[in-house]
Amino acid sequence: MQPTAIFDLDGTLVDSVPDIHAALNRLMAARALPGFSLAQVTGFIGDGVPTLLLRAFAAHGQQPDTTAYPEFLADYEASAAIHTRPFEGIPAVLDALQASGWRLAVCTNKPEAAARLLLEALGLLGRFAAVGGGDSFPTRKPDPAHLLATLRLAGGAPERSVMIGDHHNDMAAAAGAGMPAVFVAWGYGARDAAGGAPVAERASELPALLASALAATPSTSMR
Ligand SMILES: O=C(O)COP(=O)(O)O
Ligand SMILES: [Mg+2]
Repeated sequence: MQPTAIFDLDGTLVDSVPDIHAALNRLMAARALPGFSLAQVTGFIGDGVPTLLLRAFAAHGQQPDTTAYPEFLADYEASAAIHTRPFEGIPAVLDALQASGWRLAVCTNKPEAAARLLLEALGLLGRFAAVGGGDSFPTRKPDPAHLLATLRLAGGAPERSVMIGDHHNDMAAAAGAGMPAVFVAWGYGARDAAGGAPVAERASELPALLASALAATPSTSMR
């Protein structure tokens, strides 16, 4: 069976924090609340938009009001690709992986519609057999069910798949799903979030790291 590479989106494939930062600060400004620095917003990312908003409002001693989520999402969907770009080397690596037989999928905690809009705007959407967003299934990363449901949509199997991510949620979801993972050093997560996973310093290292992660899975090495 064709192997599947499942990528996290924010901080792994794309540097999306500038547009998230801008949309969040517009939401704050509309409520006469102070904005945040890029570093603060980077620290809020990783658990999906509802948690991003909880963290942002909590920083001001408040809770999100009822319109905060739809307002943020509408604004972000309209402006997700203004500054956001793939990390250096990512499009070439996706080409290389597909050329060597990998099926590609995205498993992100970003809401699915926003993820699709962003990937489409960057010319990347067509490469992915499935996009599992933070609101696509009943649960999201770190729940392995998010990863497994995305994989099922992509037509892949856990014993022939590798998760690539920048956050401890990505590593935890992969471990729970019984899948190998590769941690990327250029994203938003702290480096110790890698746990025992191999670490890619640059995108160009991914094809070799994915091949060795796959070769180390029990079903492959038993062949
Ligand atoms: O939306 C988020 O909080 C993070 O999204 P990610 O899962 O693509 O990193
Ligand atoms: Mg991420």
